[in-house]
Parts: sequence; structure tokens; C-alpha cells
Amino acid sequence: MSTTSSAPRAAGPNARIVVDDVRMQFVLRHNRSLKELAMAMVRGKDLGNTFMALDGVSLQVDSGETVALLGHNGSGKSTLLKLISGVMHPTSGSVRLRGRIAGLIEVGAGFHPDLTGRENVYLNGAILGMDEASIRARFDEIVAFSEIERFIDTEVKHYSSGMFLRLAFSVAVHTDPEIFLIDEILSVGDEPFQRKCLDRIRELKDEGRTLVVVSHDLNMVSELCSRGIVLQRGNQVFDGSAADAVAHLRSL
Ligand SMILES: Nc1ncnc2c1ncn2[C@@H]1O[C@H](COP(=O)(O)OP(=O)(O)OP(=O)(O)O)[C@@H](O)[C@H]1O
Repeated sequence: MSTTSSAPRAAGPNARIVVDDVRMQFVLRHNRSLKELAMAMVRGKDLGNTFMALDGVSLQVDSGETVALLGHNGSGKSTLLKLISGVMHPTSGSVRLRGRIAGLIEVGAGFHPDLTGRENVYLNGAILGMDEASIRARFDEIVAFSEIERFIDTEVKHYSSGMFLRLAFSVAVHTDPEIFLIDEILSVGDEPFQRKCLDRIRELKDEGRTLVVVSHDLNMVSELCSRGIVLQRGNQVFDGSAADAVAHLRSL
């Protein structure tokens, strides 16, 4: 399917994610001098101006689909992913989900700097919906994947950004998600770890998990994803095969 309209499909039985006419408005605040603030108050002027980051986006992602969200800087990709993950709520419209969701969006967002790697695995696993017994059962696998065994009992504030990322990614991919959201994660780790992450993501894909990926690595997404959605200034301007979506983006 390829369309430039944002009309929603009727939510079918296989729908995992249904985004319905979502708008996201941000208030842009500026630093003003006291004098400017006083003048604005006297004149009853509102100093915040608003910005529509997503302007009526509707889409449905079915079970097992691998979808790339594409668009130039500032087009609204990360905002859409955050709305899907529930990190943020839309100004209007709705997002409905069916299935366990894990996101690599703000990597390590659930990590606490003063806790050790081990404690953070339990904390983050719980945030991502795992019970303690399942975290314990997968603990060794999570740590082995991250390759930071030696540092697992060190407070994460002493980790390098790469180590932090490794542990966060590792927890997320071991939470057995039905829906997996990935935002630019692959550009952060070193090359061997990137390859390992991609292999793990391919495994999740082959197991029939639903993936939504935001990336500027167009070769990677066209290889990984079957479908591509292009956003432009908060509007959905293309929905079709990943290869066609990449071509569309390049034509913008
Ligand atoms: N919390 C916020 N407050 C104000 N504006 C925001 C906020 N978050 C995002 N925006 C704005 O919304 C727009 C879309 O941002 P978003 O991060 O979704 O874009 P993106 O497509 O992911 O961009 P990039 O490719 O650069 O990562 C941008 O103009 C951004 O400045």
C-alpha cells in the first residue's frame, strides 16, 4: 500500500498498534528579560508560542510487521515513537496497543545512576514488565549479552556511555516484548555491538515480533523493515514498502 492520506484503516484483529488522529503540540518557551516579561504582563501578551510536532497522524501496525519511521530532522519521528511507548501522551487523538511493549527510546531512561548495574537490571526489568523470577532466570543471559560482567556490581554513574547503552539494550531485548520500539539506538554503540544488536533485532523479527524503528540509516532500515512510513513536518506523507519509503524520503 502506498498512500499520502492519513485516513486510518479499521483496526483489524491483528492490530498491535493503532494510532488514531494524533496531534502533539509543544509550547516553545523562550528566555526573556525581566523587562520583556513585565511588558508582556502589562499588555496581556502570551509569550509562549506553540508548535505542532504531529498534526493528525493515523496508522495501524499489525502483528509481525517491521515498520521504519522515516523523515528529516524534526519531522516528528521520535515524538511519535514516544507517544506509542506511552512516555508522552498526545494533545489529542489516541494510541492503542495490544501486547507487551519494550522500547529503546531514551536509552537507560529507567536506569538510576546511584544503583549498580545488577540493581538496575532488576529495576529496569520490572519497569519493562518482568517479574522478579523472570529477571533472575534471564539475569546471566542479560549480563552476558551486554559483555560488562566485570562491572555489573559497579554503580552505573561510573559506566561509559557505551557500557550504559549495552546494559540498557540487553535488558530491553530480554524482556520478551511483543512490540519493540527502537530509536536510533544502533548509531550509539561501537561497531561489534551494533552488529550484535542488529542480529538480535533480526531474531526478534524472525520470531514474529512487531518492530517500529526510527533511524537515519536508510540502508539498514530498508534491509530490516518491510514497511516504511515517511513523516514530514508532523504529517504522514507516505506509507508503503520500506524501499519505496526510502525513495520517497530522498525525493523530499
Ligand atoms: N519536549 C519538547 N518541547 C518542545 N518541542 C519539542 C519537544 N520534543 C520535540 N519537540 C519538537 O518537535 C519536533 C519534532 O521532534 P522529533 O524529535 O519528534 O523529531 P525527529 O523526526 O525525531 O527528528 P530527528 O531526526 O532530528 O531526531 C521538533 O521540531 C522538536 O524541536
